[in-house]
Amino acid sequence: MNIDLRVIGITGSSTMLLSDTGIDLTQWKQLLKKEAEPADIDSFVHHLSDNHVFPNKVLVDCTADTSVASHYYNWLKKGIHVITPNKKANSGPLDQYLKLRTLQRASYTHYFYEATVGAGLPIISTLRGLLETGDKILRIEGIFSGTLSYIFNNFEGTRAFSDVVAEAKEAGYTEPDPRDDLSGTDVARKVIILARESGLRLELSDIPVKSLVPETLAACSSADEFMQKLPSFDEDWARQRSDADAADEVLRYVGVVDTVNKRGQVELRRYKRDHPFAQLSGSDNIIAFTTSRYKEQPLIVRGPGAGAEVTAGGVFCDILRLASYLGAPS
Ligand SMILES: NC(=O)C1=CN([C@@H]2O[C@H](COP(=O)(O)OP(=O)(O)OC[C@H]3O[C@@H](n4cnc5c(N)ncnc54)[C@H](OP(=O)(O)O)[C@@H]3O)[C@@H](O)[C@H]2O)C=CC1
Ligand SMILES: N[C@@H](CC=O)C(=O)O
Repeated sequence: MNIDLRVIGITGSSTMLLSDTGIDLTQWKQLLKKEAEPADIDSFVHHLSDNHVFPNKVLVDCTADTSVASHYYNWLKKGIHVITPNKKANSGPLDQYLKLRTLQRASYTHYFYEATVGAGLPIISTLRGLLETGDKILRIEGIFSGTLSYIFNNFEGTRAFSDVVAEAKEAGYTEPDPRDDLSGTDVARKVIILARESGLRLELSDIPVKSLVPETLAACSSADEFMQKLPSFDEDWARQRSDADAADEVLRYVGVVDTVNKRGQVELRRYKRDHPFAQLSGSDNIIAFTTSRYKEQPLIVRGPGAGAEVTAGGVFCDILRLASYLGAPS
Protein backbone atom coordinates (compact mmCIF):
# COMPACT_ATOMS: atom_id res chain seq x y z
CA MET A 1 0.00 0.00 0.00
CA ASN A 2 1.19 3.54 -0.75
CA ILE A 3 0.65 6.31 1.75
CA ASP A 4 1.70 9.89 1.08
CA LEU A 5 3.02 10.84 4.52
CA ARG A 6 3.85 14.48 5.24
CA VAL A 7 5.13 15.82 8.51
CA ILE A 8 4.88 19.45 9.60
CA GLY A 9 7.44 20.57 12.22
CA ILE A 10 11.07 19.60 11.99
CA THR A 11 12.72 19.33 15.40
CA GLY A 12 12.00 17.29 18.48
CA SER A 13 9.51 14.51 18.07
CA SER A 14 9.20 14.89 14.29
CA THR A 15 12.94 14.45 13.70
CA MET A 16 12.86 11.28 15.76
CA LEU A 17 9.73 10.13 13.95
CA LEU A 18 11.29 10.56 10.52
CA SER A 19 14.39 8.66 11.57
CA ASP A 20 12.17 5.90 13.03
CA THR A 21 10.42 5.52 9.69
CA GLY A 22 13.73 5.34 7.82
CA ILE A 23 12.89 8.39 5.70
CA ASP A 24 15.85 10.41 4.40
CA LEU A 25 15.96 13.26 6.91
CA THR A 26 17.95 15.72 4.84
CA GLN A 27 15.63 15.35 1.90
CA TRP A 28 12.56 15.81 4.13
CA LYS A 29 14.00 18.78 5.96
CA GLN A 30 14.54 20.54 2.63
CA LEU A 31 11.08 19.65 1.44
CA LEU A 32 9.45 20.74 4.68
CA LYS A 33 11.45 23.91 5.12
CA LYS A 34 10.32 24.85 1.63
CA GLU A 35 6.75 23.68 1.82
CA ALA A 36 5.66 23.80 5.43
CA GLU A 37 6.27 27.42 6.33
CA PRO A 38 3.04 28.65 7.93
CA ALA A 39 2.10 30.85 4.95
CA ASP A 40 2.56 27.95 2.54
CA ILE A 41 0.52 25.36 4.38
CA ASP A 42 -2.53 25.85 2.16
CA SER A 43 -0.58 25.30 -1.06
CA PHE A 44 1.22 22.37 0.57
CA VAL A 45 -2.14 20.74 1.31
CA HIS A 46 -3.54 21.70 -2.07
CA HIS A 47 -0.64 19.81 -3.63
CA LEU A 48 -1.41 16.83 -1.38
CA SER A 49 -5.10 16.80 -2.33
CA ASP A 50 -4.22 16.91 -6.01
CA ASN A 51 -1.72 14.08 -5.79
CA HIS A 52 -3.47 11.14 -7.43
CA VAL A 53 -0.40 8.88 -7.33
CA PHE A 54 -1.03 8.09 -3.68
CA PRO A 55 -4.65 7.34 -2.79
CA ASN A 56 -4.02 7.63 0.98
CA LYS A 57 -2.73 10.90 2.33
CA VAL A 58 -1.83 11.72 5.91
CA LEU A 59 -0.57 14.89 7.47
CA VAL A 60 1.33 14.56 10.75
CA ASP A 61 1.35 17.85 12.66
CA CYS A 62 4.36 17.83 15.00
CA THR A 63 4.12 21.51 15.88
CA ALA A 64 2.51 23.10 18.93
CA ASP A 65 0.88 25.66 16.65
CA THR A 66 -2.78 26.69 17.03
CA SER A 67 -2.99 27.99 13.46
CA VAL A 68 -1.78 24.67 12.02
CA ALA A 69 -4.35 22.87 14.19
CA SER A 70 -7.10 25.15 12.89
CA HIS A 71 -6.66 23.53 9.44
CA TYR A 72 -7.52 19.97 10.55
CA TYR A 73 -11.22 20.28 9.76
CA ASN A 74 -10.58 21.30 6.16
CA TRP A 75 -7.88 18.69 5.70
CA LEU A 76 -10.15 15.94 6.99
CA LYS A 77 -12.94 17.23 4.73
CA LYS A 78 -10.56 16.91 1.78
CA GLY A 79 -9.98 13.27 2.74
CA ILE A 80 -6.53 13.84 4.25
CA HIS A 81 -6.01 11.83 7.46
CA VAL A 82 -4.53 13.79 10.37
CA ILE A 83 -2.22 12.47 13.09
CA THR A 84 -0.83 14.72 15.78
CA PRO A 85 0.74 15.07 19.23
CA ASN A 86 -0.40 18.74 19.14
CA LYS A 87 -2.99 19.39 21.88
CA LYS A 88 -4.31 22.67 20.50
CA ALA A 89 -7.25 21.36 18.45
CA ASN A 90 -8.70 19.00 21.04
CA SER A 91 -8.30 21.43 23.92
CA GLY A 92 -9.40 24.51 21.94
CA PRO A 93 -12.97 25.87 21.77
CA LEU A 94 -15.50 23.11 22.51
CA ASP A 95 -17.65 23.78 19.43
CA GLN A 96 -14.64 23.29 17.14
CA TYR A 97 -13.66 20.08 18.90
CA LEU A 98 -17.24 18.76 18.54
CA LYS A 99 -17.27 19.73 14.86
CA LEU A 100 -14.05 17.77 14.30
CA ARG A 101 -15.37 14.72 16.11
CA THR A 102 -18.69 14.83 14.26
CA LEU A 103 -16.94 15.08 10.91
CA GLN A 104 -14.66 12.21 11.84
CA ARG A 105 -17.57 9.97 12.82
CA ALA A 106 -19.39 10.74 9.58
CA SER A 107 -16.46 10.03 7.25
CA TYR A 108 -13.83 7.43 6.50
CA THR A 109 -11.05 9.91 7.16
CA HIS A 110 -9.14 9.30 10.36
CA TYR A 111 -7.94 11.68 13.07
CA PHE A 112 -5.55 10.13 15.62
CA TYR A 113 -3.93 11.93 18.56
CA GLU A 114 -2.68 9.30 21.03
CA ALA A 115 0.49 11.28 21.83
CA THR A 116 -1.43 14.38 22.99
CA VAL A 117 -1.65 12.82 26.47
CA GLY A 118 1.27 10.84 27.90
CA ALA A 119 3.35 10.94 24.66
CA GLY A 120 3.93 7.24 23.81
CA LEU A 121 1.86 5.88 26.72
CA PRO A 122 -1.46 4.22 25.81
CA ILE A 123 -3.76 6.73 27.49
CA ILE A 124 -6.31 7.70 24.82
CA SER A 125 -6.51 4.12 23.55
CA THR A 126 -6.98 2.76 27.09
CA LEU A 127 -9.76 5.28 27.74
CA ARG A 128 -11.41 4.47 24.40
CA GLY A 129 -11.17 0.75 25.15
CA LEU A 130 -12.89 1.22 28.52
CA LEU A 131 -15.70 3.34 27.03
CA GLU A 132 -16.24 1.14 23.99
CA THR A 133 -16.60 -1.94 26.17
CA GLY A 134 -19.32 -0.28 28.24
CA ASP A 135 -17.33 0.84 31.27
CA LYS A 136 -18.23 4.09 33.02
CA ILE A 137 -15.44 6.52 33.85
CA LEU A 138 -15.73 7.94 37.38
CA ARG A 139 -12.40 9.70 37.80
CA ILE A 140 -9.08 10.07 35.99
CA GLU A 141 -6.31 11.37 38.20
CA GLY A 142 -2.61 11.61 37.71
CA ILE A 143 0.65 13.28 36.94
CA PHE A 144 0.21 14.28 33.31
CA SER A 145 3.26 16.45 32.77
CA GLY A 146 6.61 14.86 31.97
CA THR A 147 8.26 18.22 32.62
CA LEU A 148 6.68 18.81 36.03
CA SER A 149 7.20 15.18 36.98
CA TYR A 150 10.91 15.49 36.10
CA ILE A 151 11.18 18.79 37.99
CA PHE A 152 9.61 17.57 41.24
CA ASN A 153 11.29 14.14 41.06
CA ASN A 154 14.68 15.89 40.82
CA PHE A 155 14.16 18.99 42.93
CA GLU A 156 15.86 17.55 45.98
CA GLY A 157 18.71 18.30 48.38
CA THR A 158 20.54 21.49 47.56
CA ARG A 159 19.56 21.77 43.87
CA ALA A 160 18.13 25.04 42.62
CA PHE A 161 14.61 24.90 41.14
CA SER A 162 15.69 26.92 38.08
CA ASP A 163 18.55 24.47 37.34
CA VAL A 164 16.13 21.55 37.29
CA VAL A 165 13.74 23.47 34.98
CA ALA A 166 16.69 24.16 32.62
CA GLU A 167 17.52 20.43 32.61
CA ALA A 168 13.93 19.52 31.70
CA LYS A 169 14.04 22.01 28.82
CA GLU A 170 17.41 20.67 27.65
CA ALA A 171 16.06 17.10 27.73
CA GLY A 172 13.22 18.09 25.33
CA TYR A 173 10.44 17.49 27.87
CA THR A 174 9.06 21.03 27.93
CA GLU A 175 6.80 22.68 25.42
CA PRO A 176 8.63 25.09 23.10
CA ASP A 177 7.93 27.74 25.80
CA PRO A 178 8.41 26.12 29.28
CA ARG A 179 5.87 28.56 30.72
CA ASP A 180 3.20 26.43 29.02
CA ASP A 181 4.27 23.62 31.36
CA LEU A 182 4.93 25.65 34.52
CA SER A 183 1.70 27.63 34.18
CA GLY A 184 -0.23 24.34 34.28
CA THR A 185 -1.73 25.08 30.85
CA ASP A 186 -0.25 21.95 29.29
CA VAL A 187 -1.72 19.79 32.08
CA ALA A 188 -5.06 21.59 31.82
CA ARG A 189 -5.11 20.84 28.07
CA LYS A 190 -4.56 17.13 28.82
CA VAL A 191 -7.29 17.20 31.48
CA ILE A 192 -9.66 18.79 28.94
CA ILE A 193 -8.77 16.22 26.26
CA LEU A 194 -9.49 13.32 28.64
CA ALA A 195 -12.62 15.01 30.01
CA ARG A 196 -14.03 15.50 26.51
CA GLU A 197 -13.11 11.94 25.50
CA SER A 198 -15.05 10.84 28.60
CA GLY A 199 -18.11 12.79 27.45
CA LEU A 200 -17.82 16.01 29.49
CA ARG A 201 -18.53 19.23 27.65
CA LEU A 202 -15.95 21.51 29.25
CA GLU A 203 -13.94 24.48 28.05
CA LEU A 204 -10.30 25.01 29.05
CA SER A 205 -11.43 28.05 31.06
CA ASP A 206 -13.65 25.76 33.21
CA ILE A 207 -10.55 24.12 34.74
CA PRO A 208 -9.12 25.83 37.83
CA VAL A 209 -5.33 25.80 37.43
CA LYS A 210 -2.60 26.53 39.96
CA SER A 211 0.11 28.30 37.95
CA LEU A 212 3.74 27.91 39.01
CA VAL A 213 4.83 30.89 36.90
CA PRO A 214 5.51 33.87 39.17
CA GLU A 215 3.21 36.77 38.20
CA THR A 216 6.12 39.05 37.41
CA LEU A 217 7.57 36.52 34.94
CA ALA A 218 4.32 35.80 33.10
CA ALA A 219 4.85 38.93 31.02
CA CYS A 220 8.44 38.07 29.90
CA SER A 221 8.62 38.64 26.16
CA SER A 222 10.45 35.35 25.44
CA ALA A 223 11.12 31.91 26.87
CA ASP A 224 14.83 32.85 27.11
CA GLU A 225 14.07 35.93 29.20
CA PHE A 226 11.85 33.81 31.46
CA MET A 227 14.61 31.23 31.97
CA GLN A 228 17.13 33.99 32.80
CA LYS A 229 14.88 35.52 35.46
CA LEU A 230 13.65 32.28 37.02
CA PRO A 231 16.63 31.91 39.47
CA SER A 232 15.36 34.91 41.45
CA PHE A 233 12.54 32.62 42.70
CA ASP A 234 14.79 29.73 43.76
CA GLU A 235 14.61 30.68 47.45
CA ASP A 236 10.78 30.62 47.47
CA TRP A 237 10.83 27.17 45.94
CA ALA A 238 13.50 25.92 48.38
CA ARG A 239 11.21 27.02 51.23
CA GLN A 240 8.20 25.15 49.82
CA ARG A 241 10.31 22.04 49.38
CA SER A 242 11.71 22.11 52.92
CA ASP A 243 8.23 22.69 54.39
CA ALA A 244 7.04 19.54 52.60
CA ASP A 245 10.20 17.68 53.59
CA ALA A 246 9.65 18.52 57.27
CA ALA A 247 6.26 16.76 57.07
CA ASP A 248 7.87 13.79 55.27
CA GLU A 249 6.02 14.79 52.10
CA VAL A 250 6.89 15.60 48.49
CA LEU A 251 5.48 18.15 46.01
CA ARG A 252 3.61 16.78 42.99
CA TYR A 253 1.66 18.52 40.23
CA VAL A 254 -1.57 16.67 39.49
CA GLY A 255 -4.54 16.81 37.16
CA VAL A 256 -8.02 15.43 37.88
CA VAL A 257 -11.02 14.65 35.67
CA ASP A 258 -14.03 14.17 37.92
CA THR A 259 -16.78 12.85 35.69
CA VAL A 260 -19.20 12.38 38.59
CA ASN A 261 -19.22 16.09 39.41
CA LYS A 262 -18.46 17.06 35.78
CA ARG A 263 -15.34 19.08 36.50
CA GLY A 264 -11.57 19.13 36.19
CA GLN A 265 -8.79 20.46 38.35
CA VAL A 266 -5.05 21.11 38.11
CA GLU A 267 -3.00 21.80 41.23
CA LEU A 268 0.22 21.43 43.20
CA ARG A 269 -0.26 18.96 46.06
CA ARG A 270 1.81 17.37 48.80
CA TYR A 271 1.92 13.57 49.13
CA LYS A 272 3.37 11.28 51.78
CA ARG A 273 6.55 9.60 50.60
CA ASP A 274 4.89 6.17 50.40
CA HIS A 275 2.11 7.37 48.03
CA PRO A 276 2.39 5.95 44.46
CA PHE A 277 2.63 9.51 43.08
CA ALA A 278 5.74 10.04 45.23
CA GLN A 279 7.47 6.97 43.80
CA LEU A 280 8.02 8.23 40.24
CA SER A 281 11.34 8.93 38.56
CA GLY A 282 12.56 10.78 35.48
CA SER A 283 9.75 12.17 33.33
CA ASP A 284 7.26 9.49 34.43
CA ASN A 285 3.55 10.10 34.04
CA ILE A 286 1.11 8.11 36.13
CA ILE A 287 -2.56 8.02 35.25
CA ALA A 288 -5.15 6.22 37.38
CA PHE A 289 -8.55 5.42 35.82
CA THR A 290 -11.28 4.81 38.41
CA THR A 291 -14.28 3.29 36.64
CA SER A 292 -17.31 1.15 37.41
CA ARG A 293 -15.20 -1.89 36.48
CA TYR A 294 -11.99 -0.68 38.15
CA LYS A 295 -13.57 0.81 41.27
CA GLU A 296 -11.68 -0.63 44.23
CA GLN A 297 -8.34 -0.76 42.42
CA PRO A 298 -7.91 1.80 39.63
CA LEU A 299 -6.40 0.86 36.29
CA ILE A 300 -2.97 2.50 36.25
CA VAL A 301 -0.76 3.44 33.30
CA ARG A 302 2.73 4.61 34.20
CA GLY A 303 5.93 5.40 32.31
CA PRO A 304 7.98 8.19 30.72
CA GLY A 305 5.51 10.77 29.42
CA ALA A 306 7.72 13.24 27.55
CA GLY A 307 10.78 13.42 25.31
CA ALA A 308 11.30 13.15 21.57
CA GLU A 309 11.79 9.39 21.45
CA VAL A 310 8.62 8.35 23.30
CA THR A 311 6.55 11.05 21.58
CA ALA A 312 7.74 9.86 18.17
CA GLY A 313 6.87 6.31 19.28
CA GLY A 314 3.31 7.43 20.06
CA VAL A 315 2.94 9.23 16.73
CA PHE A 316 4.46 6.33 14.80
CA CYS A 317 2.04 3.96 16.51
CA ASP A 318 -0.84 6.13 15.19
CA ILE A 319 0.64 5.97 11.66
CA LEU A 320 0.77 2.18 11.85
CA ARG A 321 -2.78 2.08 13.27
CA LEU A 322 -3.94 4.18 10.33
CA ALA A 323 -2.15 1.88 7.87
CA SER A 324 -3.89 -1.09 9.43
CA TYR A 325 -7.32 0.65 9.33
CA LEU A 326 -6.67 1.32 5.65
CA GLY A 327 -6.02 -2.35 5.11
CA ALA A 328 -2.22 -2.57 4.97
CA PRO A 329 -0.99 -6.14 5.52
CA SER A 330 0.75 -6.48 8.92
N1 LIG B 1 8.25 17.00 23.58
C1 LIG B 1 7.43 16.15 24.17
O1 LIG B 1 7.79 15.41 25.10
C2 LIG B 1 6.02 16.02 23.71
C3 LIG B 1 5.50 16.90 22.80
N2 LIG B 1 4.21 16.78 22.40
C4 LIG B 1 3.70 17.73 21.44
O2 LIG B 1 4.44 17.55 20.22
C5 LIG B 1 4.50 18.79 19.52
C6 LIG B 1 5.94 19.08 19.19
O3 LIG B 1 6.68 19.17 20.39
P1 LIG B 1 8.28 19.20 20.33
O4 LIG B 1 8.76 18.29 19.26
O5 LIG B 1 8.74 19.03 21.71
O6 LIG B 1 8.47 20.74 19.91
P2 LIG B 1 9.68 21.42 19.17
O7 LIG B 1 9.68 22.86 19.56
O8 LIG B 1 10.91 20.62 19.39
O9 LIG B 1 9.28 21.29 17.64
C7 LIG B 1 8.25 22.01 17.07
C8 LIG B 1 8.64 22.22 15.62
O10 LIG B 1 7.52 22.74 14.92
C9 LIG B 1 7.99 23.75 14.04
N3 LIG B 1 6.88 24.65 13.80
C10 LIG B 1 6.26 25.46 14.68
N4 LIG B 1 5.25 26.12 14.07
C11 LIG B 1 5.26 25.70 12.78
C12 LIG B 1 4.48 26.00 11.63
N5 LIG B 1 3.47 26.87 11.73
N6 LIG B 1 4.77 25.40 10.45
C13 LIG B 1 5.78 24.52 10.36
N7 LIG B 1 6.57 24.19 11.41
C14 LIG B 1 6.31 24.77 12.60
C15 LIG B 1 9.09 24.42 14.82
O11 LIG B 1 9.92 25.09 13.91
P3 LIG B 1 10.88 26.32 14.42
O12 LIG B 1 11.83 25.72 15.39
O13 LIG B 1 11.48 26.78 13.16
O14 LIG B 1 9.92 27.28 15.07
C16 LIG B 1 9.77 23.22 15.43
O15 LIG B 1 10.69 22.69 14.51
C17 LIG B 1 3.84 19.83 20.45
O16 LIG B 1 2.51 20.00 20.07
C18 LIG B 1 3.89 19.16 21.83
O17 LIG B 1 2.86 19.57 22.69
C19 LIG B 1 3.37 15.80 22.87
C20 LIG B 1 3.84 14.87 23.77
C21 LIG B 1 5.18 14.94 24.29
N1 LIG C 1 5.61 19.37 27.73
C1 LIG C 1 4.84 18.19 27.85
C2 LIG C 1 5.14 17.29 26.70
C3 LIG C 1 4.12 16.26 26.52
O1 LIG C 1 2.94 16.53 26.31
C4 LIG C 1 5.15 17.46 29.15
O2 LIG C 1 6.10 17.88 29.80
O3 LIG C 1 4.44 16.53 29.52
